[in-house]
Amino acid sequence: MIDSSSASDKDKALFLRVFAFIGAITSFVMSVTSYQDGYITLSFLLVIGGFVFVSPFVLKNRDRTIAVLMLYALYSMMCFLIVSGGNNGTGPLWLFIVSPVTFFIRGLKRGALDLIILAIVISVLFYFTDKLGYYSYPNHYFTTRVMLCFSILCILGGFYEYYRNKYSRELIEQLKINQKLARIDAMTDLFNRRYATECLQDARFNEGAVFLLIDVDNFKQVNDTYGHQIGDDVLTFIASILKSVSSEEDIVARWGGEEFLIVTPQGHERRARQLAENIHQQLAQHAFQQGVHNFKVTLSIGLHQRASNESIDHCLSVADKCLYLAKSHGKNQTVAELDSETHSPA
Ligand SMILES: Nc1nc2c(ncn2[C@@H]2O[C@H](COP(=O)(O)OP(=O)(O)OP(=O)(O)O)[C@@H](O)[C@H]2O)c(=O)[nH]1
Repeated sequence: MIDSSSASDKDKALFLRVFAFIGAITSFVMSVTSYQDGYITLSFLLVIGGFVFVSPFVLKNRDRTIAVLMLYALYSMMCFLIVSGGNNGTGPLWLFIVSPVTFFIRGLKRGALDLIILAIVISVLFYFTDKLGYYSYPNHYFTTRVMLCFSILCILGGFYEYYRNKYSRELIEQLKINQKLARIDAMTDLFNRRYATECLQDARFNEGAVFLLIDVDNFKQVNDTYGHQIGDDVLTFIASILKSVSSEEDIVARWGGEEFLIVTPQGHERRARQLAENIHQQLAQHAFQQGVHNFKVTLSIGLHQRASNESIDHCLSVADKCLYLAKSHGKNQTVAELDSETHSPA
């Protein structure tokens, strides 16, 4: 019923209730005035309509069904108002509320179909109501103009709904792109530093989480020798290795220019150490190419396991110290603070 490309279900639920509230009040008030004016059948029908409008406040979690029910109750009331003329022949004027309500509840395509069918039914009713001896409208100008205005309103409503859908879809798409850009590093497709820091607040990364701070060795030399573009390609390739060796639960981020961070959640300590080894191994197996030149790249890793009461900043600073040690011990290795071991790559 509700086109997901238009307003959210929450907005529609609110609209449904506002519409139902107005519908219920109007129906009951009109029922009383119709009764006072001697239109007993109309008054009775309005009471029934009033109860249909009350249903969203009584029945829970049935909004979609109720919305369609209310719409068809509205259509039935419209048909009755056409046939009976309503109060002193003013009934058909209520037709003008039908188009916006239909498009909002049914969306563009279903709404257009519903309105075409309703327009045909109403035209037939206008034509026959006099002949069948029900209400007699003063002249055909009135009924023709009502139908003309109703049709124009439906067409304009359709255009409005079409553009509303179009722009709302574009807006949602843009929002998704912006959300992605705010979280992801465009070059490597890894989490960016800001988003990784946000993710680190999750309880899974408390005591026991392992921080791996990874830095490309002699990267300036890569840039200077092969150019900045090749340097970018190297970073992108390293990012793909980091992603392929880690799991969905890990945070894998570009931490700075040629620096990366992986954090494994608590309970994954052994895997974290293996991860560091795998990264060295995978990179050792790959030769980068530029023209006729082949070259290899290595990494240094500082590894630290978070202890209780240790802040994230402290963990990062310890991992950074380990990374510094790995660099000063000759690069291409992992230094873990916890056991002071130096892990040479395989
Ligand atoms: N191509 C490229 N280079 C980058 C990027 N970000 C940082 N760099 C370069 O990375 C290099 C880092 O150089 P240094 O900090 O001297 O480190 P290093 O040469 O790797 O030396 P060690 O860390 O001691 O192994 C600098 O030349 C930066 O310009 C990037 O996005 N793309």
